[in-house]
Amino acid sequence: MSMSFSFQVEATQGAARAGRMITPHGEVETPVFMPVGTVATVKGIPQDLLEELGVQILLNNTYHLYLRPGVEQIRKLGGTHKFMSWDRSILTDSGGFQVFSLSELRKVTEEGVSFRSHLDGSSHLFSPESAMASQIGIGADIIMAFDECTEYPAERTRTERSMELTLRWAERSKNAFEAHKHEVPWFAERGKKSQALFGIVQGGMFPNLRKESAERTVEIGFPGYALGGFSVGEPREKTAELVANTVPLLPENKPRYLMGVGYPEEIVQYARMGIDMMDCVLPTRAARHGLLFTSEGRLTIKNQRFASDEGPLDPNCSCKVCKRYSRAYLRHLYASNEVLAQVLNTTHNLSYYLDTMRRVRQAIILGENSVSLPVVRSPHLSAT
Ligand SMILES: Nc1nc2cc3nc(NCCc4ccc(CCO)cc4)[nH]c3cc2c(=O)[nH]1
Repeated sequence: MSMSFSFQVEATQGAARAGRMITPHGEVETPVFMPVGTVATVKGIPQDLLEELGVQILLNNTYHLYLRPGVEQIRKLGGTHKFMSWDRSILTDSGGFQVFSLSELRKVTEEGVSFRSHLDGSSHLFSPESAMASQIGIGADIIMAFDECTEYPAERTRTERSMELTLRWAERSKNAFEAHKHEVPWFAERGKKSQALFGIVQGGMFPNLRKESAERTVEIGFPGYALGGFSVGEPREKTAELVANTVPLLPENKPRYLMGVGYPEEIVQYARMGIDMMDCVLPTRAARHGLLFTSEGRLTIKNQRFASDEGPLDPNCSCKVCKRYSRAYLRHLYASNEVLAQVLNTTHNLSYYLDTMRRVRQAIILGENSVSLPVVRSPHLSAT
């Protein structure tokens, strides 16, 4: 079987790295921000526009696709790339986190997590084995081990038990993946290449549990490592401190993926700490609620002060929204609850995030120290 997945570091600056992942569906330049396309769509913008924005990898969610349209349906249609007509890279999360953030009546046992669908109340069980079977059937290029995202706050004993469960599930995930990885729908047509399974580090807010989880996850051995259990309501300073201490424990020749992060200033901060991949619903969800990120900070477009503002959303942005429409028009669309508001706002926010990451990558390669960005201290006050 030829090389399924590779990662090279191309330049470093301090802890930061500029790199390149190669998956069965193409190359991904890192550091990378991955738009969330939960049910095989990045809400509000079509695939050709995502390509125009330069998206090289996006997320799908196993939890959602398992419930609708179902893994079997997607597998029969050749996998999620064919299904959503996306010929670049895709990553799927393994479902455990979504069960806890979306479904009712969850019960965790050694076997896995039983839950009821948030769509129709039907009962289901997710286990490491079923999560691998689902992610193989869906067919993303990078898939995640089935883990337990330890809730916040959690006592040390609870966090340790949760970490141990995740480590046992990581072993089971890897064993199930190795046994079935050739069953991915596009195995033959992509040169007998298979998916890459990433491990997930837990350990909550305890530095020594984070260290133990990182070391034991690396001992199991994966082509890439995610930091889970963050962006779960903990103080952002706590996240930064624990990420800074955990990253050096991960192999420098493999990608590091910080799940569920974050604000524009955060993705710059974490890229500087040596994180290579990030994802968050923030830019797309915030767009749908009229919260827009610009080079001058964030703004809520429905604010009265934009009613007759003929200027662009962001004078320093080269996206097609900022090149064509006025703030007055964008405010009008949002106030009128027009569907075009969702499309234009999402296009801009994603463009801003992707452009920010491109600038960080350039700064690492060119050796510049500055990536000029708004360092917004108290986001809630500045949302005008
Ligand atoms: N498998 C796995 N997946 C995860 C996904 C996560 N996503 C997050 N945080 C996202 C939090 C988040 C949710 C919504 C918004 C929009 C504004 O409200 C922003 C951030 N933390 C996460 C932790 C894990 C984890 O341990 N394991």
